[in-house]
Amino acid sequence: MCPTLLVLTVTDDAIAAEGVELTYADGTQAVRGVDLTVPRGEFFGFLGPNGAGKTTTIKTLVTLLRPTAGSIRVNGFDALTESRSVRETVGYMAQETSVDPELTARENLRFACDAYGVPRSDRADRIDELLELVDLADVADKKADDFSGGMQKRLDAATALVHRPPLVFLDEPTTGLDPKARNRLWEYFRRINERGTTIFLTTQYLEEADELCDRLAVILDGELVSEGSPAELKQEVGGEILDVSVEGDEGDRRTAARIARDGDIFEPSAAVDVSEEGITVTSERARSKGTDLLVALRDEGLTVTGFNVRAPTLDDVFLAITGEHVETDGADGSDTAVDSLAADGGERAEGDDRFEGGDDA
Ligand SMILES: Nc1ncnc2c1ncn2[C@@H]1O[C@H](COP(=O)(O)OP(=O)(O)OP(=O)(O)O)[C@@H](O)[C@H]1O
Repeated sequence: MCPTLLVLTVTDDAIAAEGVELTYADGTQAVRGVDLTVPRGEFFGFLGPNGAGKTTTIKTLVTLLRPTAGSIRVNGFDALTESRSVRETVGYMAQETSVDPELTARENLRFACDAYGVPRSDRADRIDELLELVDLADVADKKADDFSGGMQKRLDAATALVHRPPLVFLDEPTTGLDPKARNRLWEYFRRINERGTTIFLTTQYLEEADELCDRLAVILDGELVSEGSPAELKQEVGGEILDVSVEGDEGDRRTAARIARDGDIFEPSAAVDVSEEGITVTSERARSKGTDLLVALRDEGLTVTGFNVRAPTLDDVFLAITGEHVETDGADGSDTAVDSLAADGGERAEGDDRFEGGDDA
């Protein structure tokens, strides 16, 4: 067992945060009164639209930013007064890759071992084990510059784990990767979670959250608005989803939505949204009243080209909570999105991301 684990109190949650607020110097209130508890060993997902406050929250939890208000305990340590201990017991895979393209995979891991103070006698074995774990043993001595985006991400994830942290933060770790590369990372994340590591994940891909996470929280404008297991959140949507495709233009789709809303077909709490193909109705009566809707649309002269009743997905949950679908930029399957992550890193290097806090820092 890792020495740091020995000093942790077994009853402590991995994360216990209360009333966390963070206001940036320009007055932006990025995080507003967030309470979070993540038990040890959980695979926890943190979701929200762009700019909702996910990265800012993570940065306060890993002590990169000092909260304006609130209390945070991570692995049993106070993030304000014991920030060094927090940093020693967490791994952080940021949105911007930390991989140095000029170094080989092994050298990148050696560098991370230096940074995290991994004892010299443990390094060679630890590096071999991690290279094996992320399937990079064959290319250990090749420059990271030659790696695909997926390989760089796997290496980046490995560098966050050289000190065997009991808790790891993954900030959009699979953005821009093709489905195959994403699936390999999922396998890897599952493996480290099964070994007992608590995982705090943010992602743009709701199927990723659904697939991996035990529990989710949704943040909107800096506030937590929903929390539960993927199944619980789907239940909260209330009923099933009826997707109806309608021939014609947006005007026709709007007419269809009006009929679904006003036609006395569904319960008043049913939600009707205009989709790209037609309309989507979320209703307890989606199955039993679907055909009534088809008749009403036909009577209005509309042509229905498709009709499907299904269980809600996390995308429906997200739409119900935030009023928008998740934007998945860089999700075109190309590995080039790693470049855009690097560009993102440049934009962020304006001062707030430096280690600022901690009396023991
Ligand atoms: N350094 C900064 N200075 C001022 N405002 C900032 C800074 N960094 C982020 N913000 C603002 O804080 C809010 C929350 O941003 P944050 O990056 O935490 O959101 P996010 O949910 O992680 O979004 P994304 O998914 O786009 O990364 C946004 O309004 C953002 O514009």
